[in-house]
Amino acid sequence: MSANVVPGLEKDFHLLQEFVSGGSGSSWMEYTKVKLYTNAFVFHDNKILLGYKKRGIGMHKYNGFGGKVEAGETCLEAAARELEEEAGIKSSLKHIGVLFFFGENEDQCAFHIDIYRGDGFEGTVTESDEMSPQWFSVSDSSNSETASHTPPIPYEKLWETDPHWFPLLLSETPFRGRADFRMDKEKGKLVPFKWWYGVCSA
Ligand SMILES: CNc1ncnc2c1ncn2[C@@H]1O[C@H](COP(=O)(O)OP(=O)(O)OP(=O)(O)O)[C@@H](O)[C@H]1O
Repeated sequence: MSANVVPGLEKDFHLLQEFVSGGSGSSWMEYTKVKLYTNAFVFHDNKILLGYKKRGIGMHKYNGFGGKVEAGETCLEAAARELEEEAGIKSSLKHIGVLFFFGENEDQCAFHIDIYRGDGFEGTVTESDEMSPQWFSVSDSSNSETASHTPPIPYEKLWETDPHWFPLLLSETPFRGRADFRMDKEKGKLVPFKWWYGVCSA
């Protein structure tokens, strides 16, 4: 267990065992409010469904399907709704992790993202205004028949810190983590500054 509680992950922090941490930042950035979001990853036949984000936050990156939790719904209900709105499918979703994300912004708003995993699905995978869905192989590409027809996970096109926790999502290991991003004025985009991920030991 890490001695320093990561702000945003106070709940059950004592049950977390550090998995990976890094970045150049010496302290976590300050936030004044937290918005609830969801992110759902569906698996089928040794493949994971990701969506190419066509607009809004994370545009031009691949991600799971999700969005804001609306008033009156639970996080699980929001995750199921967003999956159906953005990919046209239903899946039995299981909570697998929490990602606390802060990207430098004027109103100092942080995101608490509940991450879900669904194994199998119902319906027909359908492109939406927001997301273009695509299957990627989760098998070792050298020894799988499926992999030869399905591209590998495009790690270079995810949020830069997602590759840290993807192994936990793939191995069904419950986790919680935080990633802070800072605006790099020269690059004109948010870049990772400090991150910490832990696995749930109980
Ligand atoms: C390191 N940082 C991050 N890593 C991985 N995923 C991240 C993320 N930061 C945000 N996300 C996800 O990006 C989606 C944005 O959702 P977003 O399109 O803004 O929401 P919503 O569909 O409600 O918006 P509309 O108002 O309908 O456009 C949502 O799944 C959210 O969980």
